[in-house]
Amino acid sequence: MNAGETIPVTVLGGSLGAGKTTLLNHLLTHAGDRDIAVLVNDMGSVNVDAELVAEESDLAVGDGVTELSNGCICCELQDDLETAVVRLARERSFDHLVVEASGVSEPGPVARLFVTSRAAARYGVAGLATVVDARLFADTFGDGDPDRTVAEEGDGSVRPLSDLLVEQVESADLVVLNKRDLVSDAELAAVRDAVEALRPGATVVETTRGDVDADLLLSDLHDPDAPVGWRAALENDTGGDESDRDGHGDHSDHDHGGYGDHDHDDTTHAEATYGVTSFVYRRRAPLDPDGAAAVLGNLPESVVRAKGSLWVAGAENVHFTYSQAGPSAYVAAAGPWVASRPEFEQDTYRRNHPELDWHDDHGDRRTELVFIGREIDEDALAAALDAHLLDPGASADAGDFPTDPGEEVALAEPTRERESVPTTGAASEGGR
Ligand SMILES: Nc1nc2c(ncn2[C@@H]2O[C@H](COP(=O)(O)OP(=O)(O)OP(=O)(O)O)[C@@H](O)[C@H]2O)c(=O)[nH]1
Repeated sequence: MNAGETIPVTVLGGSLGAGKTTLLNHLLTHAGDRDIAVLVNDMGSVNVDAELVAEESDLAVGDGVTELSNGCICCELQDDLETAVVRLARERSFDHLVVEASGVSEPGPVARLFVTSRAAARYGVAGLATVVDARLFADTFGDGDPDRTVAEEGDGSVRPLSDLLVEQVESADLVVLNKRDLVSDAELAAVRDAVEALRPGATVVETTRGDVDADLLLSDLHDPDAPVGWRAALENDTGGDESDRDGHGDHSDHDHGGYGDHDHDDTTHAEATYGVTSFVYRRRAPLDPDGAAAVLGNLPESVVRAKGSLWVAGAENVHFTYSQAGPSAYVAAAGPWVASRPEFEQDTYRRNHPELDWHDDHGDRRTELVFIGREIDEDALAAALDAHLLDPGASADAGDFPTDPGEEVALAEPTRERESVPTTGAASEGGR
């Protein structure tokens, strides 16, 4: 794989909310002796993923976890990515770099950076792993309308998000079919067939909550010349015509094999290409638990993905995290707020985390939610949440909210047929 002293890199891609951060956290807790550096890219201005990774691992943002926020590393943040990874290799020694791309990134261009830029001297690509939300994939390519994917259709200049889903699979060396628990055996088999048709020869594993085998994920899986199913079919059909399948530019440059030829120009980004935007709702007051559950369990369809922290009345010592992806929405108790810990612990924590946004009265208690989607009515959503704000210390019954650290409660869940208990870690090696 890597000639000389290069550090192996695994690029982790996948759609918004597919389970990339969950998988990364699983990996970091099952990494054994490996020293893994991670770089987390989030398209919102608040890097929720980097915080969650840092919180769940021994790594700290700025130390083991590097964050690149407010954009996508496959286009507008490419230079930042290059600078960050070159600096990382200079400042620290580690065994492996895992790059978690934002949910709207195309993994090919991210991997190509490690081959063509200054980073190539220090790194070698070990693999492109794409996390697929099996539920979303089944809905999109099953009986659903692929263009609809997760939000309304684009307006001509905007590509359907399903294109991105396909591209993420097409460039993968390893496809992780996640959310196994949310699909039936028949749905899973259909998803697997579709994935194998899109990317023959890729390794495919099925997981629940990203419980992938660390050895497999970090192994040398990369094959830049692996066939892309649709392209092979097209070539067989037309004698090698590489015409554009969708009129949106060629993603199939043979010279670069699996890296794909990125058709974004400097001004293109998630918004221009897919119509995806994000906004942050931030308040220093607790939410009424029932009201918060009602709004956050029933977000408008324009929201593709939402995540962040919740300050909830009636449970003011608990730092809740919230996560919505498509039809699923969960609240989890992450543990106590720093502000509700003993003073000496607060001091130590704050010294080690100078980036923590601290309020004189409320400490780190806050509601900070990132909403990602298409044409979200931001004012209406903010007003819906504002209507449930209470004064700090107001009494409320947060009985339905989880309290034990790590405990999670569903505010919304997809209806599904359950034929079997989840199978995890079942791997099938493709023909390479
Ligand atoms: N039911 C179910 N939920 C899952 C599974 N894996 C992850 N989730 C949930 O899906 C949501 C999204 O997971 P994340 O790991 O944050 O997804 P992500 O891909 O990092 O999200 P973005 O970075 O925003 O694109 C969270 O609420 C997770 O708890 C799974 O296997 N089954």
